[in-house]
Amino acid sequence: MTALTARWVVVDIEGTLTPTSQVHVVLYDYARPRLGPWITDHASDPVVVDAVAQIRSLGGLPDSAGVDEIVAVLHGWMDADQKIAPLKTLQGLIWQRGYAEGDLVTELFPDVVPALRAWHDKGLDLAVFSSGSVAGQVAAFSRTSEGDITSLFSSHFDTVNAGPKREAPSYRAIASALGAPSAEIVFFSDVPAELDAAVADGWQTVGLARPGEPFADADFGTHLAVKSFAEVSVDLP
Ligand SMILES: CSCCC(=O)C(=O)COP(=O)(O)O
Ligand SMILES: [Mg+2]
Repeated sequence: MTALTARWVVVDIEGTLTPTSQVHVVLYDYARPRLGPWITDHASDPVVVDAVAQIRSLGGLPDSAGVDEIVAVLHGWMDADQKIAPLKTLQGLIWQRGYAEGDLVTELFPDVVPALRAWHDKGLDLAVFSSGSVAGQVAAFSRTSEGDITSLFSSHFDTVNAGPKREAPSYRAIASALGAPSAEIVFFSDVPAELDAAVADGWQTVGLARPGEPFADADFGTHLAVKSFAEVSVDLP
């Protein structure tokens, strides 16, 4: 057991709290056939209008491009696991409805909720930083294998309100939003490049090398690397 001291815990989702397959198979497969109908049915929603404009621009599509061409770009991004903001926005809206209607349940690794509850009960502040949109994050935590865990988190960050996960300024923005000295935040992620960006802003870091996950055998360099949350304790200073 490694003992850390911090006031804030920030967690990634995919590969850290949930199996990667939960996102790449369950959630992506749910979103894929619903993207086109969602764009058509919400054509006057300003959020969708803005997302579609961004997709046309980033996907190199002409203004005349129809829903089928837009969906083809989105499917290409999903196939390549490119976590591009307007895709994450539309996915988040679709997942939000899927969770509300009872179609989706988030599977969490078994060590996750006991650790999050212990840290929360000790008075630490918990936050999420994921490529998944804030709307999608909140929906995903509202129906999990361990019930509704939304009350554990006081803040949510994504690539829209914080910035890209592999860039240090995003971690600066989160620290500012939390009102936290960087050294008092510990970030848990399975992706070494995300941990590198957090360290560049002075955060503490823990790498999740979960067996069977894509980053199980990754080189975590100087970051503390563990196989589960059960290997780490976090206490207030
Ligand atoms: C409903 S939240 C789904 C998470 C997601 O869409 C995603 O891409 C996960 O990325 P992360 O940055 O958490 O690895
Ligand atoms: Mg991850």
